[in-house]
Amino acid sequence: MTLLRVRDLAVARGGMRVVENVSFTLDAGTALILRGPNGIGKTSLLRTLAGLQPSVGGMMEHAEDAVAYAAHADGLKPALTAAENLKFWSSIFGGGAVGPALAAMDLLSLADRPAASLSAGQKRRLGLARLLVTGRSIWMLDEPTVSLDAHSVALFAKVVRDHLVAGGAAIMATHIDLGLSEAETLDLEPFRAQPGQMSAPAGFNEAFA
Ligand SMILES: Nc1ncnc2c1ncn2[C@@H]1O[C@H](COP(=O)(O)OP(=O)(O)OP(=O)(O)O)[C@@H](O)[C@H]1O
Repeated sequence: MTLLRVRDLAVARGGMRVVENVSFTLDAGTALILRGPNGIGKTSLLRTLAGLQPSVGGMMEHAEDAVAYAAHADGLKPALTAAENLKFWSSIFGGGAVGPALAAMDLLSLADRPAASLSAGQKRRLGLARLLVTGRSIWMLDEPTVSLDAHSVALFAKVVRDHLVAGGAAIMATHIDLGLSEAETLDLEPFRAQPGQMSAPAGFNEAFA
């Protein structure tokens, strides 16, 4: 079953086209890794796919409320504990279990610690554990392993693999090898937009995206 269909998509940032003519499908049980040099447009493509900014050409289709997006920022509430952060996200997204999410990212011993007191890698693990309480089928991940040590990268790869086995899908920008041999790769270099192409909507304000 196809969860995400993208055809001839054009993406802009700061009023300039960055990539165009991007086409792919993402089926249940599959992962796609976005590659390309710094600045090619991986983040901009993910933001567009996640609905945080409008596309400037082409089309994309997925079921309503199917997407969970994890950006560079962990998006944690610093005064809440790790468990409370997940409870909060679970209540927003519809009730995924908190205990298994903590366990999956090796956070049980940190469950009652305020997020503010966690290390960068621990915060990252908590940010990624949020995915597990969303119940969303398509995970869109921007550099998910930043700050993670090798053990945590392996934990996260298992979380992604379990999500795929359960019928989910993932699209992620990453410069490191997650060891997901089943993942396909999409190199954005061939889709680099011709330089200097302004894009509409010119007035789109990223401050609210
Ligand atoms: N807020 C912004 N305003 C204007 N231009 C931006 C903004 N953010 C990014 N850009 C530009 O848009 C282009 C695409 O950036 P993007 O962050 O999508 O690339 P990337 O492939 O994710 O890069 P990296 O691998 O460095 O994370 C770059 O040329 C970048 O300089």
